[in-house]
Amino acid sequence: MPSGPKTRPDNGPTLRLRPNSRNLIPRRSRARPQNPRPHFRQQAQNRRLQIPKLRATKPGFRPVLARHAKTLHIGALSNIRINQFQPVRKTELGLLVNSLKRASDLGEIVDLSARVLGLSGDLNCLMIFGRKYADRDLDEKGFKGVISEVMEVGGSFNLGDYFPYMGVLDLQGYNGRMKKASKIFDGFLEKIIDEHVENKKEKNENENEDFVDTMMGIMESGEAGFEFDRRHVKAVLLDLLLAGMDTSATAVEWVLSELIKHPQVMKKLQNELESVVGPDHMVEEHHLHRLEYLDCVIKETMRLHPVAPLLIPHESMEDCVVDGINIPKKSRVLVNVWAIGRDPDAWPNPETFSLERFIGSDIDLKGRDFQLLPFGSGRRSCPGLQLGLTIVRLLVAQLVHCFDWELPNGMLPGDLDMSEHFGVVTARAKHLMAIPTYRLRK
Ligand code: HEM
Repeated sequence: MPSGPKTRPDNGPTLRLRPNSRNLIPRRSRARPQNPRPHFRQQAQNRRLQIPKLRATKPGFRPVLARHAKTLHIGALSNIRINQFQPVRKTELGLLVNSLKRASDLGEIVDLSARVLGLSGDLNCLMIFGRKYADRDLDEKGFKGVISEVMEVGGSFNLGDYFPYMGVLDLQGYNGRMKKASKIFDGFLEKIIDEHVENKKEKNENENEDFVDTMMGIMESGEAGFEFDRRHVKAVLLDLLLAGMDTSATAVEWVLSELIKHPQVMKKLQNELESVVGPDHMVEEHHLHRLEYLDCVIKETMRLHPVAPLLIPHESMEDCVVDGINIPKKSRVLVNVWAIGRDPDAWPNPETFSLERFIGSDIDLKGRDFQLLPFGSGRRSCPGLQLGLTIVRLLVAQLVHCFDWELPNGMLPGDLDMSEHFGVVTARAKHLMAIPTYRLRK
């Protein structure tokens, strides 16, 4: 059994816990609340990364930004902006394929988890900051090291969240670790904004605007319609950096693991790619909408391995009733997407990896069906869905089309360890190691 967010079947679909005076409602139910449209918002945790001066100078500020953040995120992640970065994705993925081709020639074992995380980190930096950053640019722990630290601390059970008087003592040291990471990111973002201000004069009109340029533009024009200065620019950039980095890479890692574990599914997907793309060509983004079998592979993987198994904690903004249980205003609500994906009432044979359940079905990934919620649902769902899915589809399609994959040391597909490392983002416990063999004719 995975290590994380399970609720036992005998617990019923909705639980209400009352650690200290705070309500905590973990839900594995697909039931909709009974009031017409109760509102939930994402809840700021004690251990959230903060832009230091933002919190210190104006305690009420983060909620104000939170109200507007969605608009800013959607602006930064619009379809036009996503398409604008298509050449960047093509170049970066081309570099990865070339380096895997060399590994294939030498018969080397490749750390696929690390390669995919590296690529997704580079894509994220190029879109947000306009250039790649080396690990050492952030801290001696490295970019991925600090982000992993943030994800780990953010996903841990912190006594201070439930017993506020313990929060002050910070017995587990989580708040201290988060403050340290916040400071590192703040320094890094300050440097990047300075560089953008400096380079702005020389920037060619035809060059792609990165997300820093967009946010700085909003700040300078005053078009935000609410207080939006350098601190707010940093807060939005930090949201995008953290939310986009691990999520796409973790999804790709799980899809590739399931494909390697199920060679007959891998073969069918390669057949689909050969008929849509052809055996001589690399995958291009315009092929993606014709890859229906790939979409089923991604849905089935996200059902079993949701990247954020408890979403982000939500808070009920008014009293409501779910499954006959009263949920008072201001309760922390954890939606257990992991358990919903394995609920036998929602999915026949839920533990079996079976794409057939999605063939001819209209269940999508947008959160319309409370059965499948890998990106959340409603107004606080993931604004990066389109970008995230484009990256996941493209990476998986390219890696499966260009290479056959074998497990090292004669390991059989059925023996691949699928244990999870629980956190806000739940990745594989052990990196996925595999040997590539180049399979295109050119
Ligand atoms: C396969 C990739 C991805 C998955 C599975 C994913 C999943 C999620 C989930 C589950 C949430 C929380 C929703 C909730 O609590 O209801 C979320 C929030 C968010 N995601 Fe994603 N995400 C992905 C990629 C991205 C990317 C690439 C970006 C942007 C670069 C992004 C930006 C965000 C932001 C900014 C939020 C917070 C939204 C808010 O505060 O309202 N995500 N994502």
